[in-house]
Amino acid sequence: MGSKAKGRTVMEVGADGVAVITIVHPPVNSLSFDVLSSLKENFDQALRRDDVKAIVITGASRKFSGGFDITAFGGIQQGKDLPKPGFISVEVLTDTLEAARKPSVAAIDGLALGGGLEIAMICHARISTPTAQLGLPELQLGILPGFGGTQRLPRLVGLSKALEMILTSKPVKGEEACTLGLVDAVVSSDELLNTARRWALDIVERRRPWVASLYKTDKIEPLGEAREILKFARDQARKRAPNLTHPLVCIDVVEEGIVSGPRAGLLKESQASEELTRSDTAKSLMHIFFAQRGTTKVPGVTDLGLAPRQVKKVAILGGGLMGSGIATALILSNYPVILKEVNEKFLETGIGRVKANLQSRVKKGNMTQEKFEKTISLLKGSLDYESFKDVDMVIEAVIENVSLKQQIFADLERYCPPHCILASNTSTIDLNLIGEKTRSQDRIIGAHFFSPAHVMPLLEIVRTKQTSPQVIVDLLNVARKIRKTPVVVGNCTGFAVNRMFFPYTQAALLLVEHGADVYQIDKAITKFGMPMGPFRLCDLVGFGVAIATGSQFVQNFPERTYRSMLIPLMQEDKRAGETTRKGFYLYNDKRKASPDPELKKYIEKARNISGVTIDPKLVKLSEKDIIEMTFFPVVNEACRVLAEGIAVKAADLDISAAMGMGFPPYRGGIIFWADSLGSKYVYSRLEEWSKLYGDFFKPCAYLAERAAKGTPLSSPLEQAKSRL
Ligand SMILES: C[C@H](O)CC(=O)SCCNC(=O)CCNC(=O)[C@H](O)C(C)(C)COP(=O)(O)OP(=O)(O)OC[C@H]1O[C@@H](n2cnc3c(N)ncnc32)[C@H](O)[C@@H]1OP(=O)(O)O
Repeated sequence: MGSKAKGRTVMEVGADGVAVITIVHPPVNSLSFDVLSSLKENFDQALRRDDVKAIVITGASRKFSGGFDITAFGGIQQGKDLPKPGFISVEVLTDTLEAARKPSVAAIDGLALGGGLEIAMICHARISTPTAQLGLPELQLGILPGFGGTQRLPRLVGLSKALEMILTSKPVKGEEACTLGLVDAVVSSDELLNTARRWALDIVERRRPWVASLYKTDKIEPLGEAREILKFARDQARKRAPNLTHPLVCIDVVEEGIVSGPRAGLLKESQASEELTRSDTAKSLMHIFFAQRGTTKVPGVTDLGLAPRQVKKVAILGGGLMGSGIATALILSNYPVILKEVNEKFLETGIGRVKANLQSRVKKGNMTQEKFEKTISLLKGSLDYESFKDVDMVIEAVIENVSLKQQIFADLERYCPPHCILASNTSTIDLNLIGEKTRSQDRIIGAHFFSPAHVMPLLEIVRTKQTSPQVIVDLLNVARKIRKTPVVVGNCTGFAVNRMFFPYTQAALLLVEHGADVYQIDKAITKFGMPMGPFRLCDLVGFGVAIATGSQFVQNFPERTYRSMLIPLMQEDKRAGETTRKGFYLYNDKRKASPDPELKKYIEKARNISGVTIDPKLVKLSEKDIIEMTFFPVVNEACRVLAEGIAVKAADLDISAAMGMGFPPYRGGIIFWADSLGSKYVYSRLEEWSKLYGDFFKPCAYLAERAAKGTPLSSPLEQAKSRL
């Protein structure tokens, strides 16, 4: 291997005549072009050598392979590094490895994902450990399995299961893989290599079958049944992701193999793979993949060599919706938790909520009763601070009241050990204010969960100027253990996510007061890919919360607030969202929303108070305009967040938008999406609207400067500053 090579394979030939080829490319043994060419070289060598009877392929460090090297897609997308279509999949993998005159067996531990599993399926048998994970998650990246997976998986496990595995991107574990026919035997890690070696020799001696997966037919359903399965899969794919075409392309490729034979399928797969790799969807989803992994790299924090301290016990203050959700998330990851409330009744309700959260898993079949008992036993209730003596972390989740929080933090300083992390789940309040009455500023940190906290994947970690890097590293580690994606942000009103959310609702209110239709806005935004439109969302969170958080922004950013009385007017009339069965929509017993003609009355009243007149242009807005007028103010605010250094990098905001706001990941996140349209375009439209509709739309300096220079919004801040 040259010093610059990205990974390799190594081959060792044993006295038994088995050549063991090991993929070596830490950390996940991904298949770079270097690994693939080294694999071909080793394989050719093994075929040439007279002392080699059979071949075993495995991965170093107990991981088979995490799939094709995703970093290599960048080069492919730019037209570089492009092997000719079908070269790897047909010439190398099918015509050299699978068609070889010596049998090969895959020895799978840890991961066999994407291209990794595809190489395993090319082998003539597969042995795995029980904990190995086998899957084809390519669709998550906007592409399809491109090394023959669309053809071989259906032939090994049947069409129905193969489509399920590919379309959901969910891997299966060793035991299930064995039941399905994807692997031939399951053994422990220690026995893996020896079993695979023996199996390979058994194939040579015809004691075991020599199977080329590509030509297996016994698992494939008859054509009529297959067509039904394909139709069902298409319907499901359209329903699940109406904006995405790559799942449908993938189904077409699978169908080609069923209808015209596996070689025709392989060729169609190669063509489709090349096209999809260059699609905007693939670029966006691959950006999200790396952005998600990049959130834990925080300059000046995670590069100091600090090891996270062990958090053995956590206390939570407040058993409301947030507190109970956080407690659920923690006990689900085996953290012992103390839940503190102010009286017996509240405590009982809080514990009841945690139980209900777990029970819903039991009902859905995702948790056994035994696991339920074990998990809930980790939760203890408390009415005082006595049991806080040995906690390593406290998360305060009481109502958003500054003086109450100040009192709590002063108490915590007295009762908790001096190393204890003091976290607040506040969604808007300045942390400096919360810790004002303590001398523990270095261990005060924001742990902003999103509701429902045991379900939503994002954790916004808020640091003040005094928060110590050690405490941030500790909380990042807790986030990893409870399987949340953390984003570390600076301290300000609303932090990153709520600051970006704020103009989203405001823009929608402005449009409606100027004549746009509530339901048309929600429809356009949902079609764009948000889980729901801004008005349906207001109904869901409730007008009380919407007004309370809104007022924080009105106070802090008055120059760019659009003041609308629409929500307060409706609330006065006891329309406060879904809980009152009336908000922007009417709700029936099954919580199904329908439009309400009465809404007009409130809109007119609000319009009169604001003193605005209907603008005919806004009455007939196109979907594109609705989307841009709603999201460009969000982009503008995201730019401010970046310029102020609240977010470390643009990609963190892409993740915050995708995981905290529901911004469609296949658009790459808020800044990535804006950059795909161009900073000049975003700026010019905001500038135009600010002249017509006021400062709410006024582009910020960061955006103006990027537009003037024609640079992307995502380029690092230093570059922006140097241009100031
Ligand atoms: C032709 C083929 O059909 C096309 C393909 O094979 S496309 C690739 C298909 N494979 C995948 O989608 C798997 C992607 N990877 C994953 O899901 C997860 O990384 C994993 C389950 C393998 C490991 O998860 P985990 O242990 O939590 O580690 P994770 O932090 O995600 O990854 C560790 C590092 O490996 C990198 N990595 C993981 N998979 C990679 C891959 N396939 N290519 C390149 N880098 C990869 C990550 O970026 C990360 O890098 P960093 O440390 O610099 O941030």
